[in-house]
Amino acid sequence: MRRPLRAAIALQAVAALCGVVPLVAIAVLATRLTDGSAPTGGRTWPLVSLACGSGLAALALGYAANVVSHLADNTLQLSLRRDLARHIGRLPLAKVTDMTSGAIKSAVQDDVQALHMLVAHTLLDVTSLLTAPTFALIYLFTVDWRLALPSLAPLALGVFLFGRAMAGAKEQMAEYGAAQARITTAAVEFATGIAVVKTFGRGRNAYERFVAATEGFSQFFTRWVRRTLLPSTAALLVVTPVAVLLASVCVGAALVTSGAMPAADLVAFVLIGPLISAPMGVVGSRMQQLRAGQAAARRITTLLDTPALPEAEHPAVPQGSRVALHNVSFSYDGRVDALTGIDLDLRPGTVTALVGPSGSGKSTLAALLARFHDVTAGSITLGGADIRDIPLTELYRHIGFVLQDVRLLRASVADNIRLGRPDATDDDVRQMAQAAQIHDRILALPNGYDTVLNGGTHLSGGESQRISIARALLGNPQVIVLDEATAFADPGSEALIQEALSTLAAGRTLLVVAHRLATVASADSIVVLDAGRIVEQGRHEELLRRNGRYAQMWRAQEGRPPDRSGAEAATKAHGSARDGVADRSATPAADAADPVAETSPRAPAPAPTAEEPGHAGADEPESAVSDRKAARP
Ligand SMILES: Nc1ncnc2c1ncn2[C@@H]1O[C@H](COP(=O)(O)OP(=O)(O)OP(=O)(O)O)[C@@H](O)[C@H]1O
Repeated sequence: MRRPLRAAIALQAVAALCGVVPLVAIAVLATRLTDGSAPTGGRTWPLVSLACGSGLAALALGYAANVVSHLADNTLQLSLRRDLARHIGRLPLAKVTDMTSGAIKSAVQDDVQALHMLVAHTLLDVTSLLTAPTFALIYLFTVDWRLALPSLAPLALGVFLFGRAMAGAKEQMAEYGAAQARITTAAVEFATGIAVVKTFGRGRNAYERFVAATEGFSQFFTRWVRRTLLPSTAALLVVTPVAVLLASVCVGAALVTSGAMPAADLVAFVLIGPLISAPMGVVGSRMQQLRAGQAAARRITTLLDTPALPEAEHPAVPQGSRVALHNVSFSYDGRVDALTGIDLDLRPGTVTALVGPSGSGKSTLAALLARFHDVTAGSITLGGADIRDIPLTELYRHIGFVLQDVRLLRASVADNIRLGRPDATDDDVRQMAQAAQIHDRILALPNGYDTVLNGGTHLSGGESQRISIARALLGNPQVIVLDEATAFADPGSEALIQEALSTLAAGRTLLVVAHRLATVASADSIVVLDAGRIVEQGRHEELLRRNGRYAQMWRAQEGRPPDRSGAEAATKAHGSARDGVADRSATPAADAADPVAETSPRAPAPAPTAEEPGHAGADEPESAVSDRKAARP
């Protein structure tokens, strides 16, 4: 990377020199033609040839420098984007989800693009801007130093004025960035919160904040421009070719008329003099590009330096699908524990429900299984192996996630489902879409399975969730972490989701993050969390008999309208399967639910039909919480 860049810079420097040579040749020719001696072809044509040859060489070398710098830039962009993508892929998921998609896009696209400007263009421009004037100045000094010095005067004055204009630029630039950020924040607040602020009649309020931010920026910018306009304009004016020519001609005329200098020498100053100060005109924008390139490089380095999830030196292979948490503690900030001393055993083929008040640590516990974070103390094992020792691809082959806020990629429907198993055939994809109750909807899309999502075509929340279920089915993980689905607006869609979840849950180990108790009353184990600790654990009836925390929560939710959430369907699917063990021939799902058999046949379990007595019951006590959850990955 460095070697091609050095080569490009060297080529550009020679090209810049060659660009000045024709002017020098013309100046020498002018001297020869006017020095009184008889003009001969031998004294003329070699100079003309030199001018033409070096002019052509300047073009060719400049072109070659551009090709080399662009190739170097291409290699840099490719390797940077690869490194960034690989690194982002190895970051803890929580870190990635903390970063906005805008920040990732900015690093991978905008910052790499800013480096393109720097590597492919700015470095060559700066090389030309330094080389050509230096060569021109050296030549003019060889012609006549007494006129070369005044030719430098406009440049010196320009630098002085430019320095005045740039005084305090660092602080001003910081203020400029802060003012821009205020506008962005107000604009984002206005755009993203528009539904909420409008609902509460505060649309005007948010709009006013945006207007205030733009007005603040406008006032700051006007002050800044007023202060810098005069010196920066003067700096640009004094280095214009006309100003430089005037200086050279005035002093040159005096030297010529006084007989101190031959008139022919003036030609060199008239032709080459303006080159000395010309770079001043673009120095501001090139400095800006250099700064932007440096800032982009810093941001990229910071991202690449963000610690990735440690990879095991000796990768472990899980033996089975039993998940166990051993004395697990976790803290987000290193001070307060979000989870403390959690011991939990998820036996194959069982349903474990996590319940508890808001903030008790349910989602945090589920996130630890996905290695969104690593435990602070204790360990989590899958099939006897610490999940930190299991390569991530292997881990996600065993543990699947169905979360509320489904992210679909801008790719075809088939490819979105195929994320579950990249080598799946088209038939596999279709089968899983059928099992996830989304096949018919996909066929109704403009290009069926080839329809690109998130371009012109968008799916509803319920449809997206069924795609994610098809994806999970395709991956065929033995363990599923399910974040209880919130109610979907369309009851038809909700029924289909329940059916899809039933299929997904059958025979697998399930960890359900439940916000509604009624949805998980039939779970094999209900784990009650409070303030990050397990305070109770057992089956529904057992916990009710114990008359403790769970019974208290249950009573608080009794008498509410029946609930039909995804978690209910999933736990019921397990329930029906488990109950069907006595009559194993009754349903394929009954076979699948055998806790001893760890394999997971994909035959659909019967969808829940009627509400069980124990299930009738709960409304969403934490609707605000559900809203927040929906915003999470
Ligand atoms: N990203 C985070 N950074 C810092 N603290 C967090 C973060 N996420 C959660 N917490 C804190 O960790 C604790 C457990 O939160 P968690 O979301 O796991 O609870 P929960 O039981 O899932 O709550 P809810 O039912 O409201 O979703 C809370 O005190 C919460 O404030």
